[in-house]
Amino acid sequence: MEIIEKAPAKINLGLDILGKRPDGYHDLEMIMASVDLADKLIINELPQDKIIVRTNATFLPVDEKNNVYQAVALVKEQFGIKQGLSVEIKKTIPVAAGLGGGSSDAAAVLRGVNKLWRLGLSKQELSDIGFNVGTDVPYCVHGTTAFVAGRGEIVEPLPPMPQCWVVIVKPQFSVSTRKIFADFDMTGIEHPDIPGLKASILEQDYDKMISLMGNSMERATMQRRPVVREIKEKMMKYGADAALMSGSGPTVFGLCQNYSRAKRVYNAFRGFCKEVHLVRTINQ
Ligand SMILES: C[C@@](CO)(OP(=O)(O)O)[C@H](O)COP(=O)(O)OP(=O)(O)OC[C@H]1O[C@@H](n2ccc(N)nc2=O)[C@H](O)[C@@H]1O
Ligand SMILES: Nc1ncnc2c1ncn2[C@@H]1O[C@H](COP(=O)(O)OP(=O)(O)O)[C@@H](O)[C@H]1O
Repeated sequence: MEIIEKAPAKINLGLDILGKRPDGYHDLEMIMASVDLADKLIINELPQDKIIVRTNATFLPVDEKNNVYQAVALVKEQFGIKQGLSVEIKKTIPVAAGLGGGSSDAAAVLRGVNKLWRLGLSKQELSDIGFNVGTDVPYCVHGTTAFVAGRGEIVEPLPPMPQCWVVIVKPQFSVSTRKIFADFDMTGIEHPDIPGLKASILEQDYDKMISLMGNSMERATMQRRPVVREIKEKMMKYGADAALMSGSGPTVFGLCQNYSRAKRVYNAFRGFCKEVHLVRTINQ
């Protein structure tokens, strides 16, 4: 049986860093939402006991370093599964971009093997397995819009964020989340109002939502890469309702309720940056 799973990208409408923990990780509070920019996973069972990962993104690892490989290996080990698996990842989400592509791929393969091997695992059980692969996997297992806390293991689903167009611009370079966190200076950082942002989504109040969007990591990435600020400013100049860096960056997303404005922002970046997308939010 062949299983096809979609793995959507996420954006961080809000990201607050509460502090560094004794284990070296940071306690976070985030509001995350999925957008209709997705990788596609084609999953097939293999008779031999091995995991084969293939992808059109030839620069990505396809061994134990791939998030999909890791997720499958964990399930096989935990449930003593002897069948193998082949997974083809058709990559569309920009890599190391702050869009959670690797985590979403891992969540998608977990959903896939749950069906294929009839494991009957709940979302919580899939999240618990996925958390060993990456911080954002539990969120990606739940998808849509959610409040996420702790290191990423606490996921509280929210109603879908108010629908809008999303312009996604990824500059040519990538940033390492690990490096940004390693040098992170907590002094004087901006703390977005995450409870307020959460309330705006519960109330479906778009104007309130965009006024409260914020990302504690933005300043650190902008200091290293000023072009991130330039993209954000240009998005606003071309008519985005709001613009923010996603995750640890360097991708910037702009929100627009009006399609012609979104198209104007999109056109302003096409040709200027290589990876530019105009997509919708996911509302289910
Ligand atoms: C911070 C976010 C926000 O969405 O950044 P993006 O990756 O999306 O940019 C994510 O939670 C990242 O998720 P992910 O990229 O899966 O992180 P992981 O592989 O688990 O961790 C990468 C590194 O970031 C640091 N890290 C990550 C999460 C966390 N709560 N505290 C940390 O200090 C750790 O040094 C870790 O080694
Ligand atoms: N399936 C995958 N898709 C993308 N990146 C992957 C995958 N598996 C492992 N990686 C590694 O994870 C790193 C972070 O990738 P990604 O998840 O795209 O970052 P981000 O969460 O910042 O958007 C990359 O440098 C890449 O080498």
